[in-house]
Amino acid sequence: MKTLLVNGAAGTSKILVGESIDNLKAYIDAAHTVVITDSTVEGLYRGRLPDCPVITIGQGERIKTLETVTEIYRQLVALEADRSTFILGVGGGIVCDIAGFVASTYMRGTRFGFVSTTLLSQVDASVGGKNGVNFSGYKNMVGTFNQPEFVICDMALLKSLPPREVLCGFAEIIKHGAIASAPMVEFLEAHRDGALDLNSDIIAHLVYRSVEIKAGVVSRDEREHGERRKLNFGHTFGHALEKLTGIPHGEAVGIGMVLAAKLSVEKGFLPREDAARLEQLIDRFGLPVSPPVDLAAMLGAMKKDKKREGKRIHFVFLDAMGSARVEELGFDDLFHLASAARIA
Ligand SMILES: O=C(O)C(=O)C[C@@H](O)[C@H](O)[C@H](O)COP(=O)(O)O
Repeated sequence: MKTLLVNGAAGTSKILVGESIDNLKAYIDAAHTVVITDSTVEGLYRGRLPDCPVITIGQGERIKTLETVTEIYRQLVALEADRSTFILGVGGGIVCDIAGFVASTYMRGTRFGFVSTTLLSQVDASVGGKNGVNFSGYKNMVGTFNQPEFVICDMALLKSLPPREVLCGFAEIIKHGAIASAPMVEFLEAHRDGALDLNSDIIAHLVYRSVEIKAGVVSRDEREHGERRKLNFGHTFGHALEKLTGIPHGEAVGIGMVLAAKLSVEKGFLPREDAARLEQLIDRFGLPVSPPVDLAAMLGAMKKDKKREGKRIHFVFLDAMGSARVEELGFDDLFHLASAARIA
């Protein structure tokens, strides 16, 4: 097991890469803990969780709402949870985003931590302290920045994931390589088969490197005033695609990265061969690379992105494999750039 630290304004978060869910008792006091999880995870791991109350929510992006949060508050009140209660989110990105938001707001904040059970959540969603829910059909519109005390990333749990869910995790791993580490991209190219087979050494390396990259960025810019924006590579188009089509987050981000790389070429920032190489890598990891909707529809959805400032948006480009840059663009400029790049 290796520990990485995320330094946030309100405290330090320990990311425990390779820790086992069976060692949970070392990190919590079961007598003062309430677990928040979803029905699938509860079915798989209930017997390995501490003996404490469990609040079970449904699944999928559609339950990431204030209504779900309200229902959890109701159950916490019924359980007589108080400010000494520890909230333990056990699940993927949706459970962790909701549990973190509930813990940050219930009675103005309780302590919390996560057991992260999906690849996407281990390499990205559970790390970095972004908690929240969707609102009015838009992603992550309401939320907080607040770091969990710990995140257990037990890679043995990944074996029970559906294959499509695993692929979504690889989208965020590829993203970390694309924005911050050319050697990681080379590693993914060289070890694609072993990675897809969830070979334990290969997965351990990829989860560790992803968390290391993300922990560094978040520790330098927790509130996303600058460098953290780079973690949104592929997400401007990605969030629009999720909203328009309902495809899973990782698939939408995979397509979003292909489109953002094409725009980077059009801008003159990225050699065409690098954009083609990234597209090939995403394709080899079994992720879609073409948008199922047209450019006008994607731009329409982007205009309601929460990161929009008036008619402008921060857009993440690549300027080399392993290096990203952020530019502020007007929607008209984005439309012209995307039209010229013939992305859809
Ligand atoms: O942690 C971040 O910062 C990221 O942008 C990572 C993203 O991969 C992740 O999907 C994040 O939740 C998106 O955040 P948002 O602020 O764009 O909703």
